[in-house]
Amino acid sequence: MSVQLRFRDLTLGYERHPAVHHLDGVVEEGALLAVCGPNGAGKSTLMKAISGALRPLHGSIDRAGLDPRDIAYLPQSAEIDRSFPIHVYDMVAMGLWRRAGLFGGIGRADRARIGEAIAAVGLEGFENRPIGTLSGGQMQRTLFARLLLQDARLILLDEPFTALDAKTMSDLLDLVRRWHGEKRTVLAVLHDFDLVRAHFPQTLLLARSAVAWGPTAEALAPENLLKARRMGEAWDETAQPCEAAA
Ligand SMILES: Nc1ncnc2c1ncn2[C@@H]1O[C@H](COP(=O)(O)OP(=O)(O)OP(=O)(O)O)[C@@H](O)[C@H]1O
Repeated sequence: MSVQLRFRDLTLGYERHPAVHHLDGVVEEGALLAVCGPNGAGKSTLMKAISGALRPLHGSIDRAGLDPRDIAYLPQSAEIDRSFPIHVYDMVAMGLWRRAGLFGGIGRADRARIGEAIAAVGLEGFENRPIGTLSGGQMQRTLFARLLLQDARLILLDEPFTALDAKTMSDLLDLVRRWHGEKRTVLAVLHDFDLVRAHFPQTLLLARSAVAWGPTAEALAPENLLKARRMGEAWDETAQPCEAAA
């Protein structure tokens, strides 16, 4: 397997205050990797940096030459503006924009693909609904349909299953498994360890620095979870920038 992502002494943060410290490691192409850790561990920060939305303070991320259009990023639901006046159909169609271009126009084949994506997430009949009127689960289905159309090689999901009922979670998990079967690289921030143990072969346990990274059963061993929790309790939000990032 070739390497899709390589982190070299990666330090990330905001105004020089690191949120992720000195991360080294690789994610292989086709990996299905869970990113776990306490609140404030730097998980979302890492996702943003991989997507290209946040520049490293120090160190680097090598994406193996991947075109930015081949990276799909689903932010935490709290970061998505549901008041934006757009319907489900257009929201899903946005998944094509990066390839077709904003003014490229949508042809018959594209319309068929949009319809297929909407059907794949079980949202037929919702095409003309403004996204502001959707339930949380319906909104997440809409965003997954958009991801389907993006057809990306690297898929970044930030807490994709939070506050979903069992049926919605199972349906969306099927899509993640489908992407994994298609040898796409999938990283997902998750808090549910049972879900991670059942469905994610690899885990990065993060508590600002890597506590463990490897096969899920080993990474989520009780001693590692305890270490991550202790590191989380010891955080000092007012600490000075670390030297490597200064
Ligand atoms: N835009 C920002 N400006 C300043 N600090 C930020 C910003 N975003 C995040 N942080 C800080 O960076 C640290 C890591 O935050 P991050 O959101 O990456 O954690 P997380 O592991 O995703 O947490 P959670 O599980 O609560 O979502 C936190 O201390 C947070 O307060």
